[in-house]
Amino acid sequence: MSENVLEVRQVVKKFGGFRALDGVSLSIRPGEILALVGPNGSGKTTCINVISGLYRADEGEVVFQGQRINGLPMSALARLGINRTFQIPKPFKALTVEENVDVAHRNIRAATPLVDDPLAFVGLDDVRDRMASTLNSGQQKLLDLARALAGAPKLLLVDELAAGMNPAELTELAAKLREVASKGVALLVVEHLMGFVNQLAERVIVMNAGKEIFEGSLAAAAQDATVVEVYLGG
Ligand SMILES: Nc1ncnc2c1ncn2[C@@H]1O[C@H](COP(=O)(O)OP(=O)(O)OP(=O)(O)O)[C@@H](O)[C@H]1O
Repeated sequence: MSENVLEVRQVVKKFGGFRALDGVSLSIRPGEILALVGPNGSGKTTCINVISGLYRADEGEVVFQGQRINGLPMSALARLGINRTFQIPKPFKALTVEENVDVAHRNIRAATPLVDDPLAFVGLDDVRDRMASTLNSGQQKLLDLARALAGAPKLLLVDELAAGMNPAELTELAAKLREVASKGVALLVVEHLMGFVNQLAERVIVMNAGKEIFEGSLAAAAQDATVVEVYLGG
């Protein structure tokens, strides 16, 4: 059996006649942080949406811990151990911050906690009794992360968490995500901020127009002629 926690094999996702994902393959090992980068519209979020069960792949396979998971709903995937954050978080605004995390936790009763207190872990201890509607956008992203961690994922999909955070907050966040990975969780991180990616991932996949155009270190990506052309030409 493969040691990869996730294998995406030749996945195609179409919207009408448009191939948002055009034969994407990737794999992640337990404890690894893989970053998915690329210009706007290259298919990064669609990739997370397919893996997390929000969209169904038109072709190809998604295999999690050796099991084909194509077509399973997000709730079933969350129970198996796949949790995600959203580019635009949508907390339950009429609930408190703590209640938002409790809801996430209740949905996965059997899970052994990954962290004792997800809110304290992400730095939202002080606002746990506030209504979620009062959080600023950065805090809403951290709440989204806390909710995902409350599900005790084995695979955590992180969609543009860093936008709007200052450099000190980013360094702290990168350390937290590395700590999550050190517990054996595989992380797939979609991110535009290269300084943040640099603090996180040993391996990056660069996407363009629904295809992978590079896989390797971020430093090597920055030296790759095709990658440079896609970024500068786009
Ligand atoms: N639900 C949808 N219906 C139609 N087209 C979609 C849908 N979701 C995504 N697309 C299209 O698929 C392509 C890839 O979008 P996607 O959001 O995956 O890109 P991305 O790399 O995450 O971009 P960004 O960095 O701007 O978030 C885009 O052209 C987008 O317009």
